[in-house]
Amino acid sequence: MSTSITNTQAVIETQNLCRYFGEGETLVKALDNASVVIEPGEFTAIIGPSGSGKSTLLQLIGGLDKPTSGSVILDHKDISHMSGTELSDFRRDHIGFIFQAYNLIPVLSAEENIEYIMLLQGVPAAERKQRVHAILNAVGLEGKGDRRPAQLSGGQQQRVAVARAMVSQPSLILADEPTANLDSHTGSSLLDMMKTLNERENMTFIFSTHDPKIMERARRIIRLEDGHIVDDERRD
Ligand SMILES: Nc1ncnc2c1ncn2[C@@H]1O[C@H](COP(=O)(O)OP(=O)(O)OP(=O)(O)O)[C@@H](O)[C@H]1O
Repeated sequence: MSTSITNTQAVIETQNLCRYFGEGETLVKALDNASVVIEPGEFTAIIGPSGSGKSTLLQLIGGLDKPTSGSVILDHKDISHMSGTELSDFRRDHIGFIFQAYNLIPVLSAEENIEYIMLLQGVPAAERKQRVHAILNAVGLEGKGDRRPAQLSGGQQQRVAVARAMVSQPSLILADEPTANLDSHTGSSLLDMMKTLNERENMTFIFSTHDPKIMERARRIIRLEDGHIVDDERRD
């Protein structure tokens, strides 16, 4: 099935996106007809009550789940109809994920965790080294690259996760409640760092969040209720 692309600038375009779970009396419409266009360089927060569909939307945008109907177009490609290695390679090259459970590989050092995706992408060793060094400085972890995750604090591990998501320069960073496990000060400094990188590199960020600190910094707020987009506000 071919899907018409209506916005050539978009990093992400969802068209009438639906994700239903269960059936009959147990049917849950986690997401119902959600259409949204995200343009390059946006810093967007998806907000809404618990169970409103935020994580479901993020999972679909990231190609981690399949829609019941509708489509997700990432960098002009319809990923809702991709599968297997085509999808995993496309996802790896276009999206950085930051989730609240940092998903770092425990036996690898911070540097090796950050380097890993570039290794899969076939980036030459010298360039990998240079990029890892630069991103460790950017996230304030210079000198700590040889530590394993267990030897770092929660905030430092989250910085490694941010560095790992950004080092391969994806068009889109998806962050699901990235500050949920952090104290207020650490959360704020991490967000300031992401905002600086967003402004400097024009990287696109989409957050799912309840955190007022993220809402304060977002330039666009999309509100979900019962699987519907009920508000979409731009602030600049
Ligand atoms: N695998 C699943 N099976 C059945 N129902 C599910 C599944 N995943 C999510 N749901 C339901 O879909 C709805 C949306 O869930 P989702 O996790 O997207 O909400 P959320 O807005 O991210 O919530 P929270 O803020 O609590 O994380 C909820 O009613 C949830 O119970």
